[in-house]
Amino acid sequence: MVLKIMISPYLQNRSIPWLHNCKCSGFFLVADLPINKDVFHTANVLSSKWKRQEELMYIILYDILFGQEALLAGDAEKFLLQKKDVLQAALAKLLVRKKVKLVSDLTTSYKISDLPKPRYARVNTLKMDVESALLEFKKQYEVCQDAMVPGLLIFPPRTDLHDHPLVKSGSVFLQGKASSMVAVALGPKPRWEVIDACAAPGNKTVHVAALMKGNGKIIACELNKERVQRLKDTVKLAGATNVKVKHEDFLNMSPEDPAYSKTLM
Ligand SMILES: C[S@@+](CC[C@H](N)C(=O)[O-])C[C@H]1O[C@@H](n2cnc3c(N)ncnc32)[C@H](O)[C@@H]1O
Repeated sequence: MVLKIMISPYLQNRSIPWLHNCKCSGFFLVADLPINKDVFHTANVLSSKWKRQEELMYIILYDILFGQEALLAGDAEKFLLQKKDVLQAALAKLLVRKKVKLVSDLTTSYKISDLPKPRYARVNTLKMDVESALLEFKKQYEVCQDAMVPGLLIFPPRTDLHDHPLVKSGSVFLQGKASSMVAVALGPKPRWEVIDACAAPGNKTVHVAALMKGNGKIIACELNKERVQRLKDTVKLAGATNVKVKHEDFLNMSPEDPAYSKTLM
């Protein structure tokens, strides 16, 4: 059984062993991206081959510099590990240049843009097609489609859609771009079996269900009792009939259980 991590299209076919067997340190913070860019710039270690896989390089660099190096098994990982000393030296130079002692201070020394961010909403294709949703919204709002996530609509900053009938009926979910990228990156197909390990409130669960066109099976696991109800409400609102909600600690689910033998997590 594999846990497939997909953070960008470059990572589409990368898998890591079942979570029980690994110390997953692969949380990549967007706030660290400028730091990683500067480290690469200073270290100057990327050939054009690796520059074409820039996003992957950022994630591996993050794991080398700040993580536990637990997932560093592939060619790209080996390549960067060989450059570890140069990369650490580049990070040290960056600390000096920015006049800070700690990496945490470095993060705050990079200014994050104060520009207002657009609002996103995802069309729930279990209930409505994207064209119809666009037509409806265009009566009232400036709206366009996101180029990366199919069915994700972009509205001007501060647009409030909470009371919109399409949102209340579950035809559209108010879901940010980062959250909406996860199911798309996974690319589930109808008839797949998928476990959502930490599912509530269920936005990604029902997005996966929509991409599977309501076919196949999704086990949505949630530890917290109150949030299980929230998850059930989301699943019901979305009309996702192929989702089975489980009130359970996913760490207690056995990867050896034949019930999960065909399951992606
Ligand atoms: C950040 S939320 C997940 C958001 C959700 N994936 C979505 O897109 O809507 C994390 C959830 O994981 C649940 N959780 C944490 N540890 C868990 C575990 N061991 N087993 C099952 N659920 C867990 C938490 O109760 C919380 O509801």
